[in-house]
Amino acid sequence: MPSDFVSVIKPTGVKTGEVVGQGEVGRGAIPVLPVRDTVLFPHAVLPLTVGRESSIQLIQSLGEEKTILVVAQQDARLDTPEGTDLHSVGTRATVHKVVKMPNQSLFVFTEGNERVRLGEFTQLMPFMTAEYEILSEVEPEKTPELEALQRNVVSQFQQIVTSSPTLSDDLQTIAINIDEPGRLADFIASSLPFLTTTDKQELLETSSVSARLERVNKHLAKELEVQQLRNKIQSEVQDSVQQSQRDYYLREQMKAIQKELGDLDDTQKDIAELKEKIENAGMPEETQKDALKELARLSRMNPAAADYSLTRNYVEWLAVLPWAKTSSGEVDILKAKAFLDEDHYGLKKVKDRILDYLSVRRLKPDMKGPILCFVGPPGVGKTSLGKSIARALDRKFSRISLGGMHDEAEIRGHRRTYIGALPGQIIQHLKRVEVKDPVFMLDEIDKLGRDFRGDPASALLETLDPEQNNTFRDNYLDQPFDLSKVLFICTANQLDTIPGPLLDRMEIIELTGYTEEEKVAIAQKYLIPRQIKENGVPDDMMEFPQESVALVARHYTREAGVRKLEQQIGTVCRKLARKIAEGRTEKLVITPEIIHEFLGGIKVRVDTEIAERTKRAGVVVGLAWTPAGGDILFIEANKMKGKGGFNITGQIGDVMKESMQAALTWVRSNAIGLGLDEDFTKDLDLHIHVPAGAIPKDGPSAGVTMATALVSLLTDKPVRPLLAMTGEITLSGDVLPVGGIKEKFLAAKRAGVRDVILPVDCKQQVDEDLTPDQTEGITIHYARRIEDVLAVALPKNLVEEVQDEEVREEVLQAAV
Ligand SMILES: Nc1ncnc2c1ncn2[C@@H]1O[C@H](COP(=O)(O)OP(=O)(O)OP(=O)(O)O)[C@@H](O)[C@H]1O
Repeated sequence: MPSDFVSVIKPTGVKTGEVVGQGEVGRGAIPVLPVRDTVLFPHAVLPLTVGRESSIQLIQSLGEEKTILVVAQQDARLDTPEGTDLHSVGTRATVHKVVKMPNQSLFVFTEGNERVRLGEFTQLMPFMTAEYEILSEVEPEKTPELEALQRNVVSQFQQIVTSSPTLSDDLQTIAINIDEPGRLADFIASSLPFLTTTDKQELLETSSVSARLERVNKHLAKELEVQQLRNKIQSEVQDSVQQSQRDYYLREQMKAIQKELGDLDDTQKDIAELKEKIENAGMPEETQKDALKELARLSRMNPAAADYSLTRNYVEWLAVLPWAKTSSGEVDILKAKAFLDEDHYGLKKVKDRILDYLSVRRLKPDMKGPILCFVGPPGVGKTSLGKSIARALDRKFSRISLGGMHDEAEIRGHRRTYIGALPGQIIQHLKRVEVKDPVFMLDEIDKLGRDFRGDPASALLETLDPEQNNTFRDNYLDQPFDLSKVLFICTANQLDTIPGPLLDRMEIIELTGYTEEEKVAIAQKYLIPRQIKENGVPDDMMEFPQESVALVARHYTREAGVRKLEQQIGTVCRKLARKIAEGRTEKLVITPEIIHEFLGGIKVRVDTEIAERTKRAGVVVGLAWTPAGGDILFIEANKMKGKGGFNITGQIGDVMKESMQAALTWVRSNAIGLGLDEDFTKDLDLHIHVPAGAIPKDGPSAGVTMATALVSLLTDKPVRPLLAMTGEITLSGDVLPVGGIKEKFLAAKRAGVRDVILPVDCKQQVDEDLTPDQTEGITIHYARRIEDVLAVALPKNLVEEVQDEEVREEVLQAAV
């Protein structure tokens, strides 16, 4: 019998509240039946299973007098309890019926009569007998408080019974009909399944009726609270389970209905479309298998789930990439040549090299050849050449700017596990052009960054390397993509900063700047017609004569390319557009005066600046190479009283500093030959400065310029006007060749220089790289030694000095 077996109320026959007698001592000793885990209350009927040998003997020994004491054990685990192991309060009970069970145990119905306190034990074996004292029960006076308490107990009990699935509703009726508070407390205590044996024993031992009822009331209140909480939790859980079940069933039903009607919902349509795209994309077998697997996973997902759109995006990327779609037919060299000539003026060598490259591709379409890289200053047509190549090959063109790119993921994408992950630029551009064989122009490859986010150059290497790029793996796609059909063309302003391994895989095609004549021709043929069209000016409303274009190129721009020139022409067109909009009807010839009016006063007048600044002894014009083409560089020397100090300023690199030292040493060691005191530095401090101090400068090529500046300063003779030079010097005064001759020469020409001194060993470069057009108007002096340089740079006599002065004046006057 379970320990919390519910005892049932005696049906009839016992007068409730019957008092056996206050403090009455039981007549003689009677058997004591120890019970585990249960407590018998007065007036309750408790069926007990009796299995212990001593207890069976006890029951069997009962004669007519079927009265026993039922007492709970303190420790339910004891098999043979002694007197001291029992609680001191129990219940005198009558045994009504005994049933023998097949396993030799007995099923005994007992009915509680009164509370008793155990007295002395008179026998211990084979079972215990003891004397006892009946604990009489005095019904208390029915005060309103007690009445209220009693009603509250009944009402709480009713609530518990109603909400409990295991308690019979009859219990409510019985409780309502019990008048005596003590009996009510006992009845409820014996009926409640959740009271522990300890709780029940405490109630049995509580002889005060009101205190007992009070305790029962507390137990009921606690249980009610627990029950309410449990119900709340239960209903919450049920609600959420029901909601999701409901959604699921509704969705399933909807699917079934749509299926019956032959109708697909949007999600299913979308999935069907994606499936079709995947199957028709022509992707490699393995990739297709993976894509379909992802799609199947997608179709099982709830469209409202957070990762539905992530998975869908991924599948869509796979489905829409041009795995097999190409645009081109064959490479047509004649057509390519025609297009290149049509789009670009000059650039003969460059066009030839491009056509050679394309010819090889035509003869060997699967060529794993080098990648083209155009190197040159801004605005010389690198990008537009790339576009022409794409046009000539009938391929799509896309430009990817690499300048300042630091993150490897920009090339190769982020892994799908990142939030907001996307494929890298290469895959994104492929999606945009929709074919697998476009021309990709990777702009500014010399300006790739590199930091903690990885090295984009190495990712680019994998992208460009023809040996590896047929299985290019973007981090996001995580599938190999064949890039071998893409024609990559890179552009850069300089070679020095391109990572070596990348440089190795490239065929470098250098574009230098344009001369004024070339700029004028480009403007006439391309830039002016384009700007007229872009600004809506009618063709017959403007005439832009050559001299005016030359004026703009010379005095309103200072660049190797033609970008700024195009902007200035654009400004002229816009001003004219305004005039036309305001009512002008006749054609406008762009004269120098109109240019003044439209573009403002002359912006750049380098020849005047040279003439002005070289008036002073000690100032010489050098020529420098920069990523933006060549440029001129003023080198200034000055002297003051001192003690042989030598100062160098102007953000100068170590190599340049060393060549200044070499220049000074040569001057000192040749002091007498130069007409100077042998120890001229004794009372002097010298200072060499290279202005535009904010721009870092380095390299040995200013050696001759610095030596000349020092000699000019110390002999107090200004150098010839409109002269520029470049060359390295040795300590013994030899002039060594330097690089970038073409850019430097063109810079000198742009600046309006008339005489250029170059190392004699650069003559071959000049002959090869510069056309007669480009050298026209400039006298080139080749120098083997620094003495040759000085002979050209400094006037030899008074007559020459006067001539120089006249030239200078003429240039300065022109500016006015
Ligand atoms: N030889 C040329 N013939 C015709 N147009 C030219 C020529 N060279 C440059 N241009 C024009 O000059 C403009 C600038 O050229 P482009 O944008 O190709 O320069 P870039 O060398 O790519 O410069 P960046 O290095 O700054 O990207 C373009 O409009 C281009 O058409």
